[in-house]
Amino acid sequence: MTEGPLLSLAGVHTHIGQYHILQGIDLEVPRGGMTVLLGRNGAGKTTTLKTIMGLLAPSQGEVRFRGQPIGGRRPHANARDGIAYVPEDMGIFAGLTVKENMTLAAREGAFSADRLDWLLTLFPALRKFWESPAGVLSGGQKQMLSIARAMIEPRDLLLIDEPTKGLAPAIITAMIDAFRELKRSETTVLLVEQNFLFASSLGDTVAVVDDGRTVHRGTMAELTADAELQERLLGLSLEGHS
Ligand SMILES: Nc1ncnc2c1ncn2[C@@H]1O[C@H](COP(=O)(O)OP(=O)(O)OP(=O)(O)O)[C@@H](O)[C@H]1O
Repeated sequence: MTEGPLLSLAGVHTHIGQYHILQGIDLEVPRGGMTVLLGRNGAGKTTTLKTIMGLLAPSQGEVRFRGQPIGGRRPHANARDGIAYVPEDMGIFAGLTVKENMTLAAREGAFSADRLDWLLTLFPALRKFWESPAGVLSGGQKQMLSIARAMIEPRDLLLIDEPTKGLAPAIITAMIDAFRELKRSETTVLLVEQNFLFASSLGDTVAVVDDGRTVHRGTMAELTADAELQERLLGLSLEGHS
């Protein structure tokens, strides 16, 4: 097994058309843990995930997965290599059942019964609505379906964009429980998150992005324990966190 972080970005710049969006992203995602990417709206978090997944090509810098350069590699090649992406809009099919959504997510259209059972225990609402159209699910349940879809086969790295967006506090608490269980499986996760309770409950390491640049990297424990650092970084990155 290769030493070092599972994923690393060094000096990554990304342009979208003529716009220079990422201007120096440095990031390390250790194996088996959760890394949280924090930053205010428009800071460049989603663009960072898209650059890792290959939906955008970096114009400068290096993206490495298991130590190998993958910058600019096509999304399907990254997916085949064990990277899964859960976009903010979730990408589920409202007119298809939960079961059909899950089946479509498996590369060969088939998946192990044990794994499915584990996922349905992690996200019990999916078992309840298994034969129902995904369109009837609540916002939180749709999020859970999109995460379960990304995990239908074992993946080495999950990129998840703001799973708590628009969710009520009680649902966020249920989501924290599900993610704690997911952590026990030692799946490596890079999570974009604005909800500090969610981020600090789950994150092992953290990176803060502002204006397309990494402005802080460290452990979540250090950030949670240091009020001054929180004030400085979260004042910058998170408005009105509690
Ligand atoms: N297709 C595009 N064309 C031009 N600019 C874009 C495009 N997509 C994103 N941007 C700009 O890039 C910047 C970073 O956007 P990005 O979505 O990565 O931010 P974010 O940190 O994920 O924000 P949020 O928390 O609001 O989702 C923003 O200023 C955004 O307006």
